[in-house]
Amino acid sequence: MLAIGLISGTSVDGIDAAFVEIDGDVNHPRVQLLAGETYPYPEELRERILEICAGKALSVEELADLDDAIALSFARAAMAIQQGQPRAEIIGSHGQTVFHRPPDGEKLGYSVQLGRGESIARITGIETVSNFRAADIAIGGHGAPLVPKIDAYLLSHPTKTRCVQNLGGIGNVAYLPPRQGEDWESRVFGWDTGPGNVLIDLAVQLLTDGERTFDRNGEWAATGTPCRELVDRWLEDPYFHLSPPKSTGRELFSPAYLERSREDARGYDLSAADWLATLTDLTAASIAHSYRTFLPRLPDEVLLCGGGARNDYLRQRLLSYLGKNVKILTTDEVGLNGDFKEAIAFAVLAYWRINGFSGNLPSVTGAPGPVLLGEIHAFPAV
Ligand SMILES: Nc1ncnc2c1ncn2[C@@H]1O[C@H](COP(=O)(O)OP(=O)(O)OP(=O)(O)O)[C@@H](O)[C@H]1O
Ligand SMILES: CC(=O)N[C@H]1[C@@H]2OC[C@@H](O2)[C@@H](O)[C@@H]1O[C@H](C)C(=O)O
Repeated sequence: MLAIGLISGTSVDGIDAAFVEIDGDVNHPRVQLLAGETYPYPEELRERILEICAGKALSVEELADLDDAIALSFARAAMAIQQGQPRAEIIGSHGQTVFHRPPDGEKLGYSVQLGRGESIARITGIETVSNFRAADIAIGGHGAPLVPKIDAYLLSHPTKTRCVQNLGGIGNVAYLPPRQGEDWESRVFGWDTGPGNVLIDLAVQLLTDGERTFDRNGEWAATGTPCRELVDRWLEDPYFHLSPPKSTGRELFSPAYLERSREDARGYDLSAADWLATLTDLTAASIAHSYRTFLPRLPDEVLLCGGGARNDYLRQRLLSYLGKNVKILTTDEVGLNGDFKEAIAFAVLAYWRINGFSGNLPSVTGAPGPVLLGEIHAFPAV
């Protein structure tokens, strides 16, 4: 089956579109990436999204307009990636997360992804599956992270234990024990590890007055020295000590969070590069701390993906925290494109949805059981 997967992640840098061929059994999907492209948002739209992620209030009418503008951008991305390819049968669209609240005791979680699927289906004329997080949340799960199940089916190894570490805006991990035995799936774990690039990106923007949006290859941070005392202090944040299942977002790792970290840094008289190195070190330290605290054992291999996999300084810090016995690779090095893995995942989730195969992993999201993920929309094109 030919499918398109679409997502804009928490970095809000644009829509990742993957055009894929999926075949094989639902239990053993084989996926080939035929085309992958990132379509940046128009700058004005990106700014509106970032403002509401940071808590700006807006009227219901403004919300509707924003939802439609995002859906139009997603539909355009689908049509652009479709160019020159045979027609896709299905689109799996994650949309744009603008709010995520994990469940709290009896209170269900709430997660808002804009870019309504019905609109994408109507504009493209291609059956579209969207709103993937809602069903897991409705039965008590976090609705996130969802990609660890796809990681498990595409990247687990017969004898090695692997962690797939996404370094997007937010970081998340999938722990994959060797694929052996009937109960294998229930031994897969995953959670949001905390900040990926979000604090680094916000700091770079602040330091350069918006001229730069990220620390290319970690070059700036590499000229500084991380302040271990501060990292240890920041690691006291309750999120890092919460046992999985757990999920987070820009609501916690926000501009206000960065501002507090800047205040802390002033107390240590850090230079801009030292502060950036310290924020990068926090990402690495929080990941390693969560592996040591919550995993049954350290993995043999960590497979990095997401934009932060290109941050050499971050990778070097992670290596130093995990030690020489853990090999650090990228998912590309084992055959899966790490820039488009999330887009690929939503194509696979759509494929699973229409084939009646559950998309959530209860051991990751905390839901009480498996459930079909996503709503299906099909209309003739406009
Ligand atoms: N060459 C590079 N060097 C350092 N960092 C990079 C590089 N390229 C991309 N990045 C970082 O990766 C980020 C984008 O990563 P990605 O597209 O994986 O995030 P996302 O999918 O939006 O987030 P999430 O996975 O949390 O939803 C950029 O904001 C930037 O910080
Ligand atoms: C609510 C939401 O959009 N969460 C994102 C975010 O970005 C990374 C991490 O936090 C993960 O939980 C999730 O995305 C991926 C696609 C997931 O569900 O696996």
